[in-house]
Amino acid sequence: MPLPTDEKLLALSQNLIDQFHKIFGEYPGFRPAHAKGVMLTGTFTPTAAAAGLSSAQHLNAPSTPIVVRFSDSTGLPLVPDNDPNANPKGFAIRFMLGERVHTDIVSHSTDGFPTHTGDEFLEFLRALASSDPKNLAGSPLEAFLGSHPAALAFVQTPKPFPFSFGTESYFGVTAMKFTNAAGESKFGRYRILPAAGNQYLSDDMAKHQDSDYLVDEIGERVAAAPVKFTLAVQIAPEGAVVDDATIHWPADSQVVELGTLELTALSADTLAEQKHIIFDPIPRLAGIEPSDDPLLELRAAIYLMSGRKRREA
Ligand code: HEM
Repeated sequence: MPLPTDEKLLALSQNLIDQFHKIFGEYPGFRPAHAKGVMLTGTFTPTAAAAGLSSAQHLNAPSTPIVVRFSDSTGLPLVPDNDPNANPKGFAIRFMLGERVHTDIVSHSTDGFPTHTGDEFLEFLRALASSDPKNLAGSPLEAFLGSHPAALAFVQTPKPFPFSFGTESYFGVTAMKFTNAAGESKFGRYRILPAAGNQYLSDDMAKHQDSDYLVDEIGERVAAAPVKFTLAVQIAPEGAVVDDATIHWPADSQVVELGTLELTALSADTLAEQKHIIFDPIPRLAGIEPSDDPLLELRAAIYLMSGRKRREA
């Protein structure tokens, strides 16, 4: 995948990467955000309904191998899993379609995002970096949240600690356009639901966990039995805004189940594989196109720039 040539987009991408480094410090070889993670392998098996939504290869094949990465928020490679700043959790999924051919989903455990554009997100990060979280009165962050209701709503959305990476729901946040073999298109957003159900810890229980409790637990869980999720898509109702991650669709919007993600083992060398793999928020395959959400092209550029640098470290 080549880097885009749009100078403004590249400059914004670099500014965002630099801003993460200013907040968390720079750790060569690790991601500037979602630095701590763990990788697993498994299989995706589609439902019969999946082909009705999209002609994409993995939604029509009997099954497809997958590689996934669960992660904590923040650019700190050793952030404790039970640090409140380590929420939301991340879940990135790669469908291995063939020799060096793949498509990805990048999701996190909060249904939404603080800003519509990358410029606003940079403003948000800068406000965060120049404010004292213990004394917000009169701070740049207070001013930003006061003038950006979606960011305030995101910050205030509860982000409880999951019992396990396997008992959390994850959200694709940015809409995609799904087109089936008959040429019919619908916009939708991924949601990834744990077969074990959502299970969370109280803040008090979380405080008493080890700093690697989630990374350790998923290894034990997958050694005992496959860890399963349902991959689903929330369909955009007629006339819904499909290019703005801050806008929620009605809770009763149709949800189509696309299939089952079944994780069966930890990756052989999880640290080396995390360093190498660069997930792409743009699907780049027939049957699923990105929406016009401005976060998609920007993130694709950022993850590629950052990933190339990580591989060189
Ligand atoms: C302007 C918006 C965003 C910016 C600037 C941003 C920034 C970043 C950066 C710098 C990384 C590290 C990339 C790498 O080195 O490979 C990253 C990773 C990640 N981001 Fe974002 N992000 C944004 C939006 C989102 C959204 C909307 C989601 C959730 C749907 C998300 C979920 C993740 C996840 C899960 C990872 C880790 C991926 C992996 O395991 O490799 N991000 N983000």
